[in-house]
Amino acid sequence: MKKLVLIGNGMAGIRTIEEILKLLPDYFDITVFGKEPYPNYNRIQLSKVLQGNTELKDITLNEWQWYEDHNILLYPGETVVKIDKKRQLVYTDKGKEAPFDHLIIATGSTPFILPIPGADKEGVTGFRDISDCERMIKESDKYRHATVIGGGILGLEAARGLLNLGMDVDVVELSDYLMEAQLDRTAGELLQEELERQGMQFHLNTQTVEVLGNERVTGVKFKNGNTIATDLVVMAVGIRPNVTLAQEAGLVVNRGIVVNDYMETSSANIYAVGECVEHNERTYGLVAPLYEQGQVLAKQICGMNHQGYKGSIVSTQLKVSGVDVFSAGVIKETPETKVMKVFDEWQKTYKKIVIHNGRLIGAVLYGDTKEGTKLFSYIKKQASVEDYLASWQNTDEEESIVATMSDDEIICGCNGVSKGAIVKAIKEDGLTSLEEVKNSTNAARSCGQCKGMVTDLLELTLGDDYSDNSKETICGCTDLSHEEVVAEIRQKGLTLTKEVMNVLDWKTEEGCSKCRPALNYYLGMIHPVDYKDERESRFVNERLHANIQKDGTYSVVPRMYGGVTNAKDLRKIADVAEKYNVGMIKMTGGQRIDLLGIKKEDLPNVWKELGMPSGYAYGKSVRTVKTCVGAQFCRFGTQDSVGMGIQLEKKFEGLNTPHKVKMGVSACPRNCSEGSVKDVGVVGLDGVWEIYVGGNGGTDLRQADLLVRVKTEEEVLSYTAAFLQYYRENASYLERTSKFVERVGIEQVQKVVMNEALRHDLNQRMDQALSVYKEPWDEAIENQKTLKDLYQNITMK
Ligand SMILES: Cc1cc2nc3c(=O)[nH]c(=O)nc-3n(C[C@H](O)[C@H](O)[C@H](O)COP(=O)(O)OP(=O)(O)OC[C@H]3O[C@@H](n4cnc5c(N)ncnc54)[C@H](O)[C@@H]3O)c2cc1C
Ligand SMILES: NC(=O)c1ccc[n+]([C@@H]2O[C@H](COP(=O)([O-])OP(=O)(O)OC[C@H]3O[C@@H](n4cnc5c(N)ncnc54)[C@H](O)[C@@H]3O)[C@@H](O)[C@H]2O)c1
Ligand code: SF4
Ligand code: FES
Repeated sequence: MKKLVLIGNGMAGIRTIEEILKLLPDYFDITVFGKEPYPNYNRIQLSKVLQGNTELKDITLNEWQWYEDHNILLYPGETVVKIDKKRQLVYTDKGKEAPFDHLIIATGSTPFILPIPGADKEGVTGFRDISDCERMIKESDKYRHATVIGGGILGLEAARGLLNLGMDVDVVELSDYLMEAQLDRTAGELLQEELERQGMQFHLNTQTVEVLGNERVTGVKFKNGNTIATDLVVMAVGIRPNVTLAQEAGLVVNRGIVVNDYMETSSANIYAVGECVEHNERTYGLVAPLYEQGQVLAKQICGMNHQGYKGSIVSTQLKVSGVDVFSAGVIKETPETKVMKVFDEWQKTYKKIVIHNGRLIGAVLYGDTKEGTKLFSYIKKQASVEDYLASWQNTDEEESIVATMSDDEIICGCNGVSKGAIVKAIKEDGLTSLEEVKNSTNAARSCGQCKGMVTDLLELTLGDDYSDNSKETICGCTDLSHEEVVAEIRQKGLTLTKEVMNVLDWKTEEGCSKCRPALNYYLGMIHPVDYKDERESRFVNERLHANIQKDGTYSVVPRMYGGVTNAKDLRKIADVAEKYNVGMIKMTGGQRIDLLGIKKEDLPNVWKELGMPSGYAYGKSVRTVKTCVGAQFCRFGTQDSVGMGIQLEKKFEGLNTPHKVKMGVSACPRNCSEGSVKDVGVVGLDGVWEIYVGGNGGTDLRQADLLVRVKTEEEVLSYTAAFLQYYRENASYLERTSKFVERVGIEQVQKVVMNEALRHDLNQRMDQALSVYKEPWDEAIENQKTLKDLYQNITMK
């Protein structure tokens, strides 16, 4: 068997081995040396790992077992230190010698560390591998302030991750706008505006000249003499191909290891692939071109016919939630180019297509990147403007973009998988799920941005046979899901539960205890002002405005905004408790006082004598806002958490929501009001508020996701309103925010609420919903019919 040795157990090297195994499964005796002590993992997803919610196991591309199954001898955590090209041997740092017939060098790149004084101090790091992520995650526990040097794609993904880890983040960029290599000024400025809103601080046109501190970094100094204090410095100023080994072995090396179209280096039987390579004077830093190289190299080593590697046109997308940016091909304008531009300043969407000699050569998209994949295909084949424009004719707005694509258009940019290849695999191999398409075609196996399109293709190809297994009908009375019912109500303008049941062919005449409350909620949400709540459709607790207890009595929880009370209210509570023989007075988890054991017929009089609003402890609505004592009394407090909590509770009091909503506001990261397990958790830091959403401390324990960092109390109210309204409009009835955020993804939620126009509209609809609020206890007391029907015809004292 021929001995094949791979140096570098990373993305390009292992993809090449996978391609070789497809062509000649048992032909080579394969040995892999990897400096990192892990199996091959998806480096692209490190940006997610840095955010703290993804682990190595989630991003592993080839499990240990894969190496065993393919008889690959893997040496993890072992570095090759020397290549002897004459004797065809490699040597490792652990004293091993391995002979080869074919050698592949796939050593990737290393982050460029600026050669400035202090760059070797503790607390200065690159962002390249798992250990970098682990270091940053650990440091974020201890330190508050990070500075990222480099406002390119890596720097911004690092900055977003560090924000998510709760750090304050400054980004220093040499150029005068962000992602200068991939964007033009307009897109760069839109991006900056959005990221500032997310909490990043930018220093553009700024050169760092020194890292300050003794052993550990304490600050950075700029060329203009300014300094900023910082605890952590992340260098993201580009990468350098890892060429030392090749250089020392006497191979021809420029910026990268020089290869020809066959991926051959200057020495026979030694090949190179990936970021360490220079081909036609170009190096690459994205996986798509590296995988193209890997395919060519596999064919070359297996002795198959091929066209050779001709270089790649690349596209990039920033993986920062709440931001959609796409760039492909040539984006700089010159006297020879023409551009098509559409800039919607209100929606903050921007599209620029660069044209040369009537052909598409590049594009930038901001705000709406749905067209990215299609544009990239057109740019790759340098399609004419006429062809591009024609592709839009006969396109139904509602139709998925994949339907309009031709078979040779690329769906998965990272892995170079075309629409035709995916459709063929679905049809010929009987694939029915995203997972199966991933395994069979490699599509969606890297950055994951094409998942939506692959799913659309499955749907398009399989038609009625496609089931995403996620359709759950409201109940047995209908075959429609929650989502479909809401869409039908909106589309057909339905206004009453009876009407919904008739028009949508309900199988039962009266509906059931599952669908009636759901329809009542949806109709109220869609027509907040005109809809008359159907009390009889509500659950018993909501009908009676009190929680029924085990023994048939009720509990009464009066509203105490922010958990704050006073002597007068406490006195009233004590009087009522004595007068009505309250069985137990208990503090609730939400910092309220619960009067337990009240008879149904006493409820209206208890409410009247309390003279306090309902605490909604029974409702599918905003319940309590728990607060910590905050800056006024606590020595750690940085913000007025009590005031903020009271404002939130007053604003959203009585709001109907798909399920109960609990909130918490704390004035420092110690988070005494436990915002990390609340539906909405607000944490005050110095000059900043962080808003977390989707937490749950109950049966479905879930840690809340950071939605956004903002500066003012008004912004906290506005972003919270936007989130809650988005939840109200898009969650299924009885779906808690934890499930909702999990289902739609925090990135999607961020995308919506961070869009200024959408946030504005959501706030308007929220205001409308809140405008019809009536205090339910007062309403019940004043309504003789309610008193008669629900509270056993009592007389008010
Ligand atoms: C945070 C982050 C996000 C990214 N996001 C994207 C993205 O969204 N889209 C995209 O296309 N690309 C992205 N990239 C770039 C992409 O990950 C790289 O282009 C790709 O991983 C390069 O593959 P490679 O095999 O050439 O190098 P690597 O994946 O770096 O693999 C090289 C391996 O060789 C090992 N090695 C080096 N020297 C030796 C030696 N002497 N002996 C043994 N082993 C050695 C290294 O330790 C490493 O494990 C991202 C990169 C990072 C860091
Ligand atoms: N989503 C993605 O596709 C993705 C994500 C992360 C990383 N990557 C890849 O990782 C590699 C590294 O990314 P990167 O962003 O470091 O490289 P880059 O070269 O794209 O960007 C480096 C940035 O640093 C700036 N810079 C350079 N010197 C500076 C200095 N002294 N001070 C301040 N700023 C300075 C540059 O102007 C540029 O904006 C790239 O190949 C990139 O394609 C891709
Ligand atoms: S969260 Fe912080 S500010 Fe609030 S009470 Fe706890 S320690 Fe004090
Ligand atoms: S486009 Fe990145 S995985 Fe498909």
